[in-house]
Amino acid sequence: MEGQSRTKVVLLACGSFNPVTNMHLRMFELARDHLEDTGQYRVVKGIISPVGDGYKKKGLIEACHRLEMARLATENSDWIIVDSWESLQPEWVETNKVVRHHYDELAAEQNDDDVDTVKYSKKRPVSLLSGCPQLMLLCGADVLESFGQPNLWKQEDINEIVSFYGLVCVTRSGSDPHKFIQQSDTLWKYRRNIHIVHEWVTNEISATHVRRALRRSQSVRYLLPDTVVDYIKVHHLYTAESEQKNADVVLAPLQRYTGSN
Ligand SMILES: Nc1ncnc2c1ncn2[C@@H]1O[C@H](COP(=O)(O)OP(=O)(O)OP(=O)(O)O)[C@@H](O)[C@H]1O
Ligand SMILES: O=C(O)c1ccc[n+]([C@@H]2O[C@H](COP(=O)([O-])O)[C@@H](O)[C@H]2O)c1
Repeated sequence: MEGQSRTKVVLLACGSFNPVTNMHLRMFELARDHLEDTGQYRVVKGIISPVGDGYKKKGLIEACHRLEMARLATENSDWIIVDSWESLQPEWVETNKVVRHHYDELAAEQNDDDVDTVKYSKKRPVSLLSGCPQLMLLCGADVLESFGQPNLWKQEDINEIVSFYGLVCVTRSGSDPHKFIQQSDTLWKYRRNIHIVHEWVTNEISATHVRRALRRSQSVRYLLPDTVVDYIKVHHLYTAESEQKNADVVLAPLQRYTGSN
């Protein structure tokens, strides 16, 4: 298929990025190769959206640092960018609202004169605006599987993400996204909008492992871009103390059900 007739895609990855690792960056490259290999898509942009401090995850350091590290990590990429909107919101923002925000931005770029129609439209089929790239949420299989965790995600949000936008999911060891989709009626219904990317070179890098190594003064070189390693060192990030942040606080998505904080 000629490049022109392919659907343009923008990939959006939401997460803590605490800190950003080489695997987060690999996830984008793997997803782009996979989608373009189908012959149907042309991936034009990747967006990293670090979660705001209101997410209250244990050990989550300030958004300004996570944002800056993600910026350093992507400075040599010609297609992956970092967006600060989500991380600057005073309260935690549900992922579906982040996806909507970015879709509205893309649609507004496409239709300069019709921004209000786009922003306030309640209808959100991907075909709403012809010429607008399709926005897909990019995640690892652990996030897909978290859709099944009781009281974590709203069913209607999962529905909107997989029906209107689409999902690209990179396998992680210990996960079986195909089985998970098969066992969920919603995900099965929209399985054609869910692209599973198999990572053959299984990579166990996780931000949790990186933070643990840093607390023990072990090297994290080659797990993160050098610029990020240097930034962590200069700012003395990821200590035993920072790992205790939010230790007694309920994760924001769960607060919706427990009413606690
Ligand atoms: N090794 C990996 N393989 C596939 N996906 C990954 C990998 N590491 C992170 N991701 C994905 O990157 C996104 C952002 O992840 P996140 O910031 O939570 O990183 P993490 O390494 O999983 O963090 P933590 O260890 O703190 O849970 C998520 O969609 C996550 O599934
Ligand atoms: O929108 C939701 O209901 C929702 C519920 C749980 C988690 N999320 C998002 O999923 C991402 C998970 O990141 P992490 O680091 O906790 O794996 C993060 O961006 C959260 O905002 C989103």
